[in-house]
Amino acid sequence: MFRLSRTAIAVTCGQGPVRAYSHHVVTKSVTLPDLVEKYRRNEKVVAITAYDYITGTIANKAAVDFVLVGDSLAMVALGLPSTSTLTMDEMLHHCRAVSRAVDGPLIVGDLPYGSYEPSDEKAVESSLRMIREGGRVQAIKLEGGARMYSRVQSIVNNAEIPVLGHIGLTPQKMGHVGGFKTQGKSVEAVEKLLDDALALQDAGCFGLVIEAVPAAVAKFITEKLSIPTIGIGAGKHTSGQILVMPDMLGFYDKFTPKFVKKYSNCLDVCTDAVKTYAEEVVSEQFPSAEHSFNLSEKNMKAFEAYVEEVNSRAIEQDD
Ligand SMILES: Nc1nc(=O)c2c([nH]1)NC[C@@H]1CN(c3ccc(C(=O)N[C@@H](CCC(=O)O)C(=O)O)cc3)CN21
Ligand SMILES: CC(C)C(=O)C(=O)O
Ligand SMILES: [Mg+2]
Repeated sequence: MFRLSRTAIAVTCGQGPVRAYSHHVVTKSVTLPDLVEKYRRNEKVVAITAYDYITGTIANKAAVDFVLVGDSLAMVALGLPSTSTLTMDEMLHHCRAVSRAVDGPLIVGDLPYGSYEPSDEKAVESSLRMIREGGRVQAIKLEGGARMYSRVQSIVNNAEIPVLGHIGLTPQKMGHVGGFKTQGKSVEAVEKLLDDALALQDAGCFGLVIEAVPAAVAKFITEKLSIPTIGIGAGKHTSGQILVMPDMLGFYDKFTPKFVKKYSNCLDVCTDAVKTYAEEVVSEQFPSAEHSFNLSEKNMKAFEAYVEEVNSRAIEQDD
């Protein structure tokens, strides 16, 4: 049986292309009800992260269902060692950049570490900022299980902003307490994951990200829920998948989690392109006439006459 809280549906239906910037030609925007409908039809939900105008453009052209402006941007876009120092202002800056490129997929904004943990009020305030100052962001994501119950309830019911949960490996809490480890390996850990998942669903989450848990465990949890699960390192039985774009494009070279499939080798491809450019500048192959501006025949004649005049004047002065 499928169940989505009445508030979540009301929130969802009120949003949509109206938030798009006026200079965008809004074609067909994905709405939350569209995602829910996909889930009900048993079709996989496709998501990917984006961090700026270029990655946003890629996600938009590929027509994924939703784009997450992930706080992983701290690492893959800013080169920081973890996600835990990313600020709300930085997050909003990136959300606006992605928003300028994305007019199809739904955009979800990741609440950064520290912007929702202290209190329900803080969580509501941060979520509202995401909607007000984050461009076309229409939903937020936060990390944590059952202990986030009242945070999710407040955001969904008081601010009427859809919330995507995130359980399993939660990088904000793990980056600074001993690394990124696979979760849900013992029966006790699975029990806790299921508790967390059910609590988040009950609190009103429209979906859950499940990160770095064994495939069988993610399948089990997905079957116990009536909201879609979006897996990353959680096997193929979740309702959908998400990956960090620079990882799957082969752009990020610091580390590659086991669950990442590299669909391209962009770092090498792009480095080769820049190297070739450098060589062509040195050898004067670039820029050729094709990439230069040329004077018309008439203007060229006048220009040549002018140059001659200037040069002859210079000679007179030398005498
Ligand atoms: N580039 C990038 N991709 C990500 O998916 C990502 C980030 N950054 N930053 C934030 C978090 C951190 N994530 C990570 C990072 C590393 C592993 C990893 O290397 N895991 C080990 C298994 C560790 C264990 O269970 O002992 C692996 O072999 O994949 C997993 C998730 C996912 N998120
Ligand atoms: C990996 C996804 C789920 C995420 O939280 C991020 O990119 O920050
Ligand atoms: Mg994140």
